[in-house]
Amino acid sequence: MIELDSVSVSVPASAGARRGQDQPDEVTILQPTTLTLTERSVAVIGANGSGKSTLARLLNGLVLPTRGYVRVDGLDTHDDGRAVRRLVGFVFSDAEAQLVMPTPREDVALSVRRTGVERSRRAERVEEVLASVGLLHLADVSVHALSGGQKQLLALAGVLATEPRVLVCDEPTTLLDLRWRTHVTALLGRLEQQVVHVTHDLDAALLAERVLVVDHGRVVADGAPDESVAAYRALMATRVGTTDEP
Ligand SMILES: Nc1ncnc2c1ncn2[C@@H]1O[C@H](COP(=O)(O)OP(=O)(O)OP(=O)(O)O)[C@@H](O)[C@H]1O
Repeated sequence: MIELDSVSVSVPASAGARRGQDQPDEVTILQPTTLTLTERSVAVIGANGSGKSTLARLLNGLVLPTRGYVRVDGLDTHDDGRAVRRLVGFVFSDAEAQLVMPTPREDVALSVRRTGVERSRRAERVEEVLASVGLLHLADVSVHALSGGQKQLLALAGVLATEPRVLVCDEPTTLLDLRWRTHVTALLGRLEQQVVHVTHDLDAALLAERVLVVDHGRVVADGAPDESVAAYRALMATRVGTTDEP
């Protein structure tokens, strides 16, 4: 279970996008937010710069709250950061940034070594994880030879190998074509972990159990997918043709 208790995130104004002569010292990029996420699949949607990544990064302590608390299964991201990161895996949109070894087998093996799997079982575990994302047949090719979709699957495999209880995916399909987007989204839907999926893909959001809409650093809609997606479409319809920053 993920709990956000009166969480807000502020950054120094000098680092914020709205810096100006008479601006305050701090810019709040996530307004006070209280949420409890228990659903197996939660999607987060919203315009560019609305605060989705900030919200996602709070969930595994990549971003710490300026005020309030984030807890995952009772563990506080501030006080128990390492334990939270073991519970919460994070997948980025740029898979390449997550891949560090020359081949898929070695990359997943690196993650498996970080878990408590016995040495004698590790090779088998690597194959299990690669098979679970459909990459076993490419286990020993160069990572550079993989397609964008395959790289994203491998990044996902690397995170799954650490056996997280929660998976936070920040736009994991943004760089993928429709076929791979559909494939990766379907795979996320089959995982047994709780999945929080930040996405611009409204079809993918509609598959979640609960959808949050973030706008100007606030959760402005939160509920059933069709209602939240409709609220988001209505919100965006008022902005078409404008280029104002959130
Ligand atoms: N560390 C930071 N310092 C200053 N500003 C930041 C920082 N992190 C985020 N921001 C600003 O906060 C706002 C929200 O950013 P965030 O990355 O959470 O948005 P997003 O909804 O994920 O956007 P996108 O869909 O474009 O990825 C943006 O205006 C961004 O520039």
